[in-house]
Amino acid sequence: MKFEDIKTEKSSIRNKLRKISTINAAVILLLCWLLLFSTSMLFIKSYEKRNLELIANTLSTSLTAATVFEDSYDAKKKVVLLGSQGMFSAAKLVSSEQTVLVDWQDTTNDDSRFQRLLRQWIYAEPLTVNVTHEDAVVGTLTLSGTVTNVADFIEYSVIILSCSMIFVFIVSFLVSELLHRGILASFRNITSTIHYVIRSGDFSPRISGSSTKEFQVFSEDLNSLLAEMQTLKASLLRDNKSLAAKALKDPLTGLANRTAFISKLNQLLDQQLAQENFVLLFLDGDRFKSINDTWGHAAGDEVLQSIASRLSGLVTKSDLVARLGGDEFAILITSMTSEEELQQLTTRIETSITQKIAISAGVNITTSVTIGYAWSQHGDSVTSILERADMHMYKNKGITKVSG
Ligand SMILES: Nc1nc2c(ncn2[C@@H]2O[C@H](COP(=O)(O)OP(=O)(O)OP(=O)(O)O)[C@@H](O)[C@H]2O)c(=O)[nH]1
Repeated sequence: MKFEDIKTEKSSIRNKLRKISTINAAVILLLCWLLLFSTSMLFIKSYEKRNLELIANTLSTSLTAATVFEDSYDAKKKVVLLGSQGMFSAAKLVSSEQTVLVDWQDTTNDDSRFQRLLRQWIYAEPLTVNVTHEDAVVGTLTLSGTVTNVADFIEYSVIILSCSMIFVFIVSFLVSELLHRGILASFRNITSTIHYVIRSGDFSPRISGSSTKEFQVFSEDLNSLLAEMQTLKASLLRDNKSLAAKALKDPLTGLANRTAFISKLNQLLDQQLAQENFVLLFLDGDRFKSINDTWGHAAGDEVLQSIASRLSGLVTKSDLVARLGGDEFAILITSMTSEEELQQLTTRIETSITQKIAISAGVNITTSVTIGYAWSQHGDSVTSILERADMHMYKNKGITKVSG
């Protein structure tokens, strides 16, 4: 799978970090919101209940005289005075004779569903206190709490609390984005280096240090891996080069081998150098077997090495001398222009090879080669030109070779 495909299919580390910090902040803020809200509600409940008790006790004291004298008018005045200030939503004063002196209900406020639920939760049921005179109960006062002010307070609190939480959420999101930058930069530093290495095959780049411990350790590990890969690649390249060179060289003489020779010949033919005429010389040792038989195989090897070095010395750098195998050599000459020049070269070769060869056994060996050659022709193939040179060589050796 390509990196680009992964990029489109999977979410980025930036998005993952963003998601984690967003969920984290949202959960924490929601819990904070719930905690603050429920604590405030419990506090409000206890405060409102105590407040109603206080109002009831104060009112019952001020209603004592009116209750004793069953002065309904005065009692109602006092009740309405406080009730209309929103201290309670309903009040009922009953004397000990069971006479209802006051039965007041606040009709100005129409409770919403929320307010009804709130009142039910805070007060559960109306509060009843005794009206006493000289330690005797002269009546009972029943008050129902009001939640109008509390409901407004709760609504405002919820709005302010929610806005504060949203503000904190935004700030925490921005701060986490800022903090993630360092991590993302370290991560990008690593991935961009790795992608460069993968694309270029160049193991020389190194990942720079990171302030994050784990990234630093990871970078150091990757750097040592890259260094190892670099060394390995360099040694592989060296080995490949030397193997390739070996594969094209004759191990005994150091000349090009048959493979290298055929490849060069192919190259010349492909380049249409055939039109410019090059020459292929084919050389075969004369009675080489007898050298081996007389002086031994090692001596034969030395003779072959000596022939190789003499041939190399007789041609230019642009020519190619190869050992095709056994005592067979070939030369590709691209700098030759005339038959006369060629005859001079073959004479120089024959003269050079027939010079005595001093071998390490302390004897001088004399040998010779038979040369055949072929000029390149238009439309030549490797086989056709080799065959002509081969036939020519056999002809010069005095052997008639049946072609095919
Ligand atoms: N010392 C040595 N001898 C080799 C090597 N490769 C082949 N030979 C020998 O070279 C000889 C080549 O013999 P031929 O080309 O068949 O015959 P020749 O004796 O040269 O006779 P003509 O070619 O007919 O003149 C054989 O005896 C091979 O064993 C080698 O690497 N080292």
